Amino acid sequence: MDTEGGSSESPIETKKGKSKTPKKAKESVLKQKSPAEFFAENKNIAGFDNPGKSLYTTVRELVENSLDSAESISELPIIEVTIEEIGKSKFNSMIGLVDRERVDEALYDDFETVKAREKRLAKEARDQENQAKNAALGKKVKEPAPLKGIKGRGEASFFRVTCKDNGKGMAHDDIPNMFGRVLSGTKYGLKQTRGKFGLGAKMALIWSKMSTGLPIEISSSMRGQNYVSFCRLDIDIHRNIPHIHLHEKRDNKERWHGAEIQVVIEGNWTTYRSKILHYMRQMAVITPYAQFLFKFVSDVADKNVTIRFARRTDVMPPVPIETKHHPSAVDLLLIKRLITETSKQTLLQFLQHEFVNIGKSFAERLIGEMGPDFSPKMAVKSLTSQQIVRIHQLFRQAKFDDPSGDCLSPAGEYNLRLGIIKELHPDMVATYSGSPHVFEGHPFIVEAGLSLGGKDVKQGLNIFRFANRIPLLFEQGADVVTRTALKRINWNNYKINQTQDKIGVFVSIVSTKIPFKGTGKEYIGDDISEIASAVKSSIQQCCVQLKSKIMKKIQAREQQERKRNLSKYIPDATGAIYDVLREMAQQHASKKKRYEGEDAEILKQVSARLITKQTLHDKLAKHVEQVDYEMALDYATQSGVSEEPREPIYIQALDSAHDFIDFCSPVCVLRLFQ
Ligand SMILES: Nc1ncnc2c1ncn2[C@@H]1O[C@H](COP(=O)(O)OP(=O)(O)OP(=O)(O)O)[C@@H](O)[C@H]1O
Repeated sequence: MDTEGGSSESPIETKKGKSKTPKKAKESVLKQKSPAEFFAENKNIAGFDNPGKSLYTTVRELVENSLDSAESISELPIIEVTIEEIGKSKFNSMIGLVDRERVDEALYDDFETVKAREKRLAKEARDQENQAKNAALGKKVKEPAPLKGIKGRGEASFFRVTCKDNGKGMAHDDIPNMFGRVLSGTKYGLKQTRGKFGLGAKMALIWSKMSTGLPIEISSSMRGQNYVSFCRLDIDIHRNIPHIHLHEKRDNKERWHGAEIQVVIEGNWTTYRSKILHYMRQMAVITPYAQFLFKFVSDVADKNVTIRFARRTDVMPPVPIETKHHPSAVDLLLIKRLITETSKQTLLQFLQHEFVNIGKSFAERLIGEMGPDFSPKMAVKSLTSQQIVRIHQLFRQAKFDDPSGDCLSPAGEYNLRLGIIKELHPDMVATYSGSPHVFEGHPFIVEAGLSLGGKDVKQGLNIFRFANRIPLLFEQGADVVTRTALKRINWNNYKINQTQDKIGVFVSIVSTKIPFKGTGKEYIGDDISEIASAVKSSIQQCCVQLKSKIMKKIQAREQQERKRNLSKYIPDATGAIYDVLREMAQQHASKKKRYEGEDAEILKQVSARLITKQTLHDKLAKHVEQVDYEMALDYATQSGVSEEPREPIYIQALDSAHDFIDFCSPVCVLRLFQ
């Protein structure tokens, strides 16, 4: 990338390797870098650290764009992701390079001398033998380290990544800039979206340019368009502009709308397979209204993967609404930009219409407070720099109502619960959706889910993090959710054993501005107290719900135990009582001892074998049963059924064309077919 150190700048060397003239300190030369160059050189900050991670990040950037796009037109997303492995020969023929046999073997990084090879194979054989020995002795066997072989760094793997959606598509003329100009996009407004920086798709292209040199291909069509835009382009890194190879309109016979993006990049499926599948699975959890088809295609048939994540609900969260800035969240630059862009004439109109939470009378009070130089009718575009500073100062000091969370679109308790049940099949689950909070003038909502038990869940805390409905898979240790769950929740208080129980913690945060650390959108730091405390209280709310369920379960178990214990003693107890009664009956009959009234009556029945050991056994068993039943009733009326949270259920016909009825509640939807 860097062109520094060209031959013209090298000192002149003599034959002996010494400089003719004393070395002069190299003068520093002023240079500029384009954003594309900057991100190409620092691709790790956008999640393109190495080939494996780059494959993962490419998939995620494309999937997230597809989801944003389908949701923006309220279309239930249908997304197909294909990763096709391209062998070296195929790749070479794609770029028109002739395969060449190695001639000078020792030149290569993966060259091994005969001696080194023998040594390596002997060591691998020894390791395998030890493993087998340990296994035979029943000792714990460590996961065998993959055989290293002699793979050198030259063995790059190439993949064609394709992502197709049924979204909004893009305007024909906008496509080159959307994919070929770093820091361009349609999501810079104040709105909850997965994308934000105008970077992701361009990074995939930059990586493809860096690793394979191949361009990106985009097909796109918008609703009602009779053509499909096709564009093949790459990026001029130094000038940060698209370099178009082909841009044309093609027939759209099927009236398809959406986008299909294709890039060929270097990657590493072996090391990032599980991360990519995890990502897809977690995306399916937080987006159960989407349908995903994921395919990995290889020439080696048993490497192939096809997973369909079926749509589980038609209930889609509402489309997030673009909102205006909150006065407490603007800086001087932003106020100046808003003044330049506003269509409003006066200061009063400007304050009233360009910000949230400033009504007319409040705007008048603010203007009064600004001082004698200000008036409601003054032209906003005539404000001087000092006057703008005054407005900014007042914005920082005045008390404004918090922004409402109406513009946000959280996943919803229903979707979260559905996702958890679908993914983990837990024994118990609780969900909670908090009310909006505010961080630096941006509203945010935290939702949490908590599960106990389930399939494929390890003991201890299993943490699932989502931000603006994106799964976060990296930097777990530094994330606010992990830290809160580990350090700030006293699980014992809720009868949950932090190390023994299989605990699933799900936290989803949505906001108009997620304070990600870095452009890779990998985690949310633990340094924002507003977010940390909202996360803590949401998890605690779930804990409280689970505690009452756990208590009920414990009580039911104890009761069961008590009943079992009592029943266990029935034969002995009845045997002992019966023996005493028989003795007494004999004494009564032989007149050794006289009993009167009711006692005499019972003893008579014992002698006549009308009361037997079995009679006593049956009576006692019935009594234990009765006591258990009464206790259960008592328990149910005191703390049980009547206090269960109740939710109204309503009927919703999705549209008149369907012949089914949905009964919707926040926790379930029942569909009745007629
Ligand atoms: N599948 C798609 N359908 C419709 N528009 C798309 C699609 N993919 C990308 N775009 C458009 O291209 C723009 C640039 O995408 P890009 O991934 O570079 O950035 P972004 O999504 O805006 O932000 P971020 O870098 O945070 O992901 C998007 O803002 C969007 O308008």
